[in-house]
Amino acid sequence: MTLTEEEPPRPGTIRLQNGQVLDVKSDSGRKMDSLPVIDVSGMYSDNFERRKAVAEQVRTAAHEIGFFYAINHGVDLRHPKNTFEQAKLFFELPTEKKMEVFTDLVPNEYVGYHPLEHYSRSGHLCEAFNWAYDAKFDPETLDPNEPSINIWPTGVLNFKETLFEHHTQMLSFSRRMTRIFALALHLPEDAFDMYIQRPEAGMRILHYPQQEAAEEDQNGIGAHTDFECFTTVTQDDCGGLEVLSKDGEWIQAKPIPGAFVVNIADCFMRQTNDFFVSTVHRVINKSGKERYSCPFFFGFDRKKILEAVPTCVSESNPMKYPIMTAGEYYAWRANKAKSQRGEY
Ligand SMILES: O=C(O)CCC(=O)C(=O)O
Ligand SMILES: [Fe+2]
Repeated sequence: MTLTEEEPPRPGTIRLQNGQVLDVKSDSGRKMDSLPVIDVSGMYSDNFERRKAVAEQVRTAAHEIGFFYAINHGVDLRHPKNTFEQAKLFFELPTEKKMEVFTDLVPNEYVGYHPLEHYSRSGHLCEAFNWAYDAKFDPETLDPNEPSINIWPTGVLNFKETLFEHHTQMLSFSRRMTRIFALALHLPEDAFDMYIQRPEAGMRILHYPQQEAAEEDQNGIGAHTDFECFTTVTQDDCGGLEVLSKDGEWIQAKPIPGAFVVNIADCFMRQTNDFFVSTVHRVINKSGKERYSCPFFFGFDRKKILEAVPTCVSESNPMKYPIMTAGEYYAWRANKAKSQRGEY
């Protein structure tokens, strides 16, 4: 990967913000249920063998497709329900009100309101509100006085509180999952603990209006990979999330009631020297309804260096990526995403 400007991508390919160029064979999502479904309840077990059994399934899924459904994840479904209710109220507000928390008010960060079609050449059809980690809502924080970078709309009753109730649950789920990922990489279970005492933990609510344009002309959200280690998405029942398989076919990640969709993101891909796949995905809302979703993006402390995982490098398989801190990587990606270059 390079951090320089590149030529436009060839036809039949997409170029990602992280520098990769990928072949895409077909443009319509295939209806197949080939994303693995993993019962992750064993990650809460006191029995090491049960945790290890979950980790081995996660290892296969993260390596082969980079996407899986997590069922029996332990997060009370009242939280996503309440969050979706708040999302509906927020996105119904007049644009001027939402623009009071326009994301460009906070340079270099991804927080605040992202209006429709704001960051894309090829026509995103979604609007989003993003919020970042706030130590005050982390029961495990080492520094409760750390200032927050978030911006919040005024006069929207219970908005911040409801979103953070959900965020705190996702924080705890993601810390557990990180231990599973460590086991999945055949590392000690606590190998990443020091990287997530102060994690990168952004969350967003997304609203996809009904799409009238043809799918080749418009995407709810264009093909992209996520920045951090892994993302956990709660989606409503509309469908529309699609995953690019290794053979270049779009696979529909149909909603499974109560399940999360977990996907590997770029920092894990880099640190595992491509053993974990950061899979390209997109959303096209063909449901005829308004779609809502809520991804939680989890990654390592900005101050930490993204070094290669020891089980993923060897003399014959040296590290492919330049070493940098997690913060440097996030800032590079956030600025690229916000500079309207039309890549994802
Ligand atoms: O809306 C979804 O299901 C996924 C959204 C997504 O991929 C993202 O925000 O990065
Ligand atoms: Fe994504």
